[in-house]
Amino acid sequence: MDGPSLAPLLGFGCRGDRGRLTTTTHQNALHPLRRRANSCGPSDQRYPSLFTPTTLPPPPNASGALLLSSYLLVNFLLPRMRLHNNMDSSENPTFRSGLRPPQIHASTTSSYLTEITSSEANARAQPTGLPQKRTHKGSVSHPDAKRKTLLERAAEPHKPAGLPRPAATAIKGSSIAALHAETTQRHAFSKTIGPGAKPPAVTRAPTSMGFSSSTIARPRGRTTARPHTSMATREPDSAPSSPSKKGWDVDGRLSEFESQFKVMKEAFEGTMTDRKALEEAIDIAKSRANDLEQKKQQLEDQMDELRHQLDSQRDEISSLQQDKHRMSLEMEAERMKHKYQLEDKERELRHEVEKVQRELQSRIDQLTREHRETIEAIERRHRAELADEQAQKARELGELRTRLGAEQQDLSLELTKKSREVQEMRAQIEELQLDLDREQTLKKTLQNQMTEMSTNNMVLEDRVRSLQAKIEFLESDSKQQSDSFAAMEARLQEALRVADEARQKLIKEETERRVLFNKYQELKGNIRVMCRVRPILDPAEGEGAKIAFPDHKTSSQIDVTGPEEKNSLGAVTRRVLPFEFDRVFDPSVTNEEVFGEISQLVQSALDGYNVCIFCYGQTGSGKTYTMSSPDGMIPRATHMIYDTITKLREKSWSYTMEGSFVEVYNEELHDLLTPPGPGKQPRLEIRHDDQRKQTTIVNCKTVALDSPDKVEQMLRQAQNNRSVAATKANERSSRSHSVFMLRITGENSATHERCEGTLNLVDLAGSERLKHSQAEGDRMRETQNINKSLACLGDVIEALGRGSGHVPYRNSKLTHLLQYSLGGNSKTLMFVMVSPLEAHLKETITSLRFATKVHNTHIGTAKSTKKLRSTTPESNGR
Ligand SMILES: Nc1ncnc2c1ncn2[C@@H]1O[C@H](COP(=O)(O)OP(=O)(O)OP(=O)(O)O)[C@@H](O)[C@H]1O
Repeated sequence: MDGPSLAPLLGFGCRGDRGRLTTTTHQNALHPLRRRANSCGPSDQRYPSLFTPTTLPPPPNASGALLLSSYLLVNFLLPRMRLHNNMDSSENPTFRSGLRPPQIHASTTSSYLTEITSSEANARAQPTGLPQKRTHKGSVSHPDAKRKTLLERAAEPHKPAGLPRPAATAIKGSSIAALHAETTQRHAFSKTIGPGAKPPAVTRAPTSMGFSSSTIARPRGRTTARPHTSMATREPDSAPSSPSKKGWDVDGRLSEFESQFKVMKEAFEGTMTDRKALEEAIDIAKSRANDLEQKKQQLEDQMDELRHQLDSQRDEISSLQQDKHRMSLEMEAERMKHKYQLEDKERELRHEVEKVQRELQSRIDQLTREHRETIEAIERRHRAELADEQAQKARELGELRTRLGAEQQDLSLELTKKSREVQEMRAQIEELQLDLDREQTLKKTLQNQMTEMSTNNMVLEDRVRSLQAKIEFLESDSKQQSDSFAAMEARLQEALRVADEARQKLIKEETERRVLFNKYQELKGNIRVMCRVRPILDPAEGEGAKIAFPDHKTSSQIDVTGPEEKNSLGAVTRRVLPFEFDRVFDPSVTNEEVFGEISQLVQSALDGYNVCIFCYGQTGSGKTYTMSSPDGMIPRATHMIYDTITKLREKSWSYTMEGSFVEVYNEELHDLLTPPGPGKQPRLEIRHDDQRKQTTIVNCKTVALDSPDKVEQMLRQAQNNRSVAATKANERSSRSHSVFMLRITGENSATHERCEGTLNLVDLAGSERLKHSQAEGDRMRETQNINKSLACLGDVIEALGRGSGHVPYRNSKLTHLLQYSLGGNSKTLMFVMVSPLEAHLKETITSLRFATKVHNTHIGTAKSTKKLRSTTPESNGR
């Protein structure tokens, strides 16, 4: 037997399957024997088992010989020696040799086996962390319960070597598997080699062989020197066939046996030494096995604990899952309950909301009714108050007018009388002068005659006396005449003084009239809005809108029936929208009547105020007709100005007028009095004079208007230039704002008063909204600019009405240009032009709303730019 047979017991092998070595890290520390065992080469596979049968062919090396020798010594020689020494040979074949077989305690074996088991278990065991393998029946398998560890199996009593080993021990490979065959072969060995028939060593513990074989495994170096036994030389089949021949040479064989015994003894001693070493190794292995056992126990405890924890956690998980399931069921039930409750609540709330809505609606209706009634009552009251006030004002105005008229009449009568008197006196003076001249001529003639007569003194002495008497007479008559002339002169001077006083009074009264007139204008409001509805020119234009003029007395209201509306009940209704302005002109009103209403504003311009009259409304509503038609506001205003200027000359006022005509197109200023030439037109720039509150346009042509013809000429020129600038004149007029600016400067030679006023007559572009016009491209840009400038105009008026510190004049060219005609120092009149057509109803309502907004604006008190020179008539010595 060699080392390889022990190696498996120690937990490591040196068989061909080296991969199964498990304790390679400390195997060399265990024992030299183990090192030897480990160092054995593949050739050792020839000795596959601890129980290699002796009947096998003898080993080719010394170890095999030693094994054979010890076997012989144990089984044959020692029993005989015991016999020889009258020793009782036991029936037990195990102790037949007299040597105590090495005791391999169950614990020792088990410790080795434990190591094996551990190593195998390491290879096979499932990690504790993994779920336990379940049987096909679903129950958790408990390997401890079903399978015994090698340690346990090792601790069991040894089975007879001849019995077949369980399949699990086949891990030892051929060494254990060959055990059965070994037994049979050993019979054959004892029969062939033993001295006689010996009982087969069936019951002999195989471990004794294993340990004894380790001694054989030691390299003694003597194996080669060992004498050949008879066994080595014996022919294989000679022993059974010729026992008598060997039996005769007893001495030889004895000596041979003795020598062999010696050798065996030495071998035995060596074996004993090895045994001690092995025992030590076993002790170490035992302690290690104990340690490992403890560790295993600990691990098992831990595993039990972990398993217990796992079980408890599993239980917990399952209970939690049950809880979860239960809770989810409860939640579902709760959710459903809530859902139903929510639905109930929703239903309730909906009912409640509907109820509240109904209540609110009825309350709103009631309030609306009440409100409407209140508004109507207030309106009625206000209207009555307004009518009273208007009547009172009209009365006052009438009185004022009457008084003024009477005064003016008195004054003019007196003036006429005085003038007549003056003229009479002048005529008398002229007559007297003529008389005086005649008399003087006569006197001269007489004096000449006297001279002639004195020359003829001598001759005509008698005649001289008579002539002297005559002269005396004539001289007394001349004195009388001179007295009469002086009296007449005094009377003339008196008449002139009275006339002058009357003129002074008249001038003073003219100034007072202006003040009173301005006050009257202020009472009317500095921004006035008038509405004009043009007539339907042709039935082909379309259906007329429902427009009514209910207030015949004051002509200040217009009722427009709005578009169709559907109320909440689905009924189609049309609301009547009332609008109120300073004056409303129905379609029958002519330009002359319209001008009658605005002539006072023109007068204000003459009195030194800035006046702005502009027409607002959609395209085709009659703006141009009202402003620039031959009998429109511009020609009428200029004619009126000329007439007034002429009249005012009597009152020492002399006026100059100059006009310019510009167009604001796409936020750019164009001069309508300069024909558009081929080159680049000079850029027009707006300049404001803050002191004089006047606006001038740099590079803009200004025409001196010294006759009515000039105005008409200017209007024609502007119209022509506008036509040239646009492809279609009407289109251009619709898309641009035209501004006629008339600057009036007056000076009173008597009072040295000076006034500067401006009359701006503006024809605004069409106010239709972009969304309605559906314009595109250039047209869209034009419409955007128009809308922007109109919106800016509205903003400016609103800011002025609010009394805001900042008025956004500069937001558009138009408002920038009209800055001093819209602000505090101005009187503004807006005509909102209305188309009578149903098709234009929406735009009409929009325009009227815008105009209402302007109408509700109050612009600050206007101030005349009247200036007084430092020299007054009194200081002039008059
Ligand atoms: N009160 C009126 N009486 C008679 N005809 C009128 C009256 N108002 C306007 N018209 C006529 O209606 C037509 C359109 O008027 P007008 O050209 O003045 O409108 P508009 O508002 O100036 O249009 P646009 O913005 O295009 O210049 C013209 O033929 C004009 O003669």
